[in-house]
Amino acid sequence: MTTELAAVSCRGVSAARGGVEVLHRVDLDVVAGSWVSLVGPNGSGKTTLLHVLAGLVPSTGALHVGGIAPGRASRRDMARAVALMPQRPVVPEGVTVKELIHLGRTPHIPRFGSETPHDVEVVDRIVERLELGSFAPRLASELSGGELQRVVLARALAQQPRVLLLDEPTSALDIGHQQQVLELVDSMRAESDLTVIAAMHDLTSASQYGERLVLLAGGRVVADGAPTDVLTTERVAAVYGARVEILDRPSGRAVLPLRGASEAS
Ligand SMILES: Nc1ncnc2c1ncn2[C@@H]1O[C@H](COP(=O)(O)OP(=O)(O)OP(=O)(O)O)[C@@H](O)[C@H]1O
Repeated sequence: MTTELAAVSCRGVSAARGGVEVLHRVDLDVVAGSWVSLVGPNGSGKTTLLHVLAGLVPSTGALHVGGIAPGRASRRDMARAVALMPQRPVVPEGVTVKELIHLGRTPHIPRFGSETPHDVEVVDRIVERLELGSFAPRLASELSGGELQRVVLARALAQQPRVLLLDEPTSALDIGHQQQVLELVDSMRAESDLTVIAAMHDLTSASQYGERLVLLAGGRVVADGAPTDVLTTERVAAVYGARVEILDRPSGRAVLPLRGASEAS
């Protein structure tokens, strides 16, 4: 892959949390406009990798995201290139949903400037597409977990980044809102050449939306490729210690957990 086409390029990237190295020499190139699903067991390093890409956790090795080097770029340049939807969003007290989503426009507003009609239009369109209109005046801190997850996604989309990093974007959502959110992100990817890297525990959704899966285990990339290559019953058993049946459907590979030892293999 040529680096001109790579929205994300990692070469030998390592990172530590709490003084301990938890991400070990990760190599990863992601083509602009593609969707990569990051999968792996609890503690395998998915969040750490996303935070490294967002410039929130320092790393060693060579790293470029959305054309800039995290850690060396200004926060403003970084925020115009990359948006992170965190796994555990923290929302300030007293801020309404509408205000929170508008915060996504901050990197686009000139210093000492104010929002333009275009900024307002970007936010209004996202609010409409995520059907958040009725929540707009409510306090963000008073939303349910799933409602807040959609609002935090709306803020990240309002940022209009080149690279969108999603950390378990549907973990609190019902099945209908899971589809709504993933379809919306995928349509925005197709419309605007957005690059999506999404950490996902649901291997079926990860396969349906990601044209490529990157499987992490113990802070290392242990498989990287098309869902049909990465997800096999043997690999899921080895990496997750799970018994599953793999089903191939027109919409992608589906992973069905099996109950009971007798059903295994
Ligand atoms: N702030 C921290 N201090 C110390 N260790 C940390 C910290 N954050 C993460 N870790 C450790 O780093 C490792 C990777 O964690 P990370 O959150 O990246 O995993 P993950 O794949 O996102 O997990 P999960 O699927 O459970 O969200 C884990 O062993 C975790 O305990």
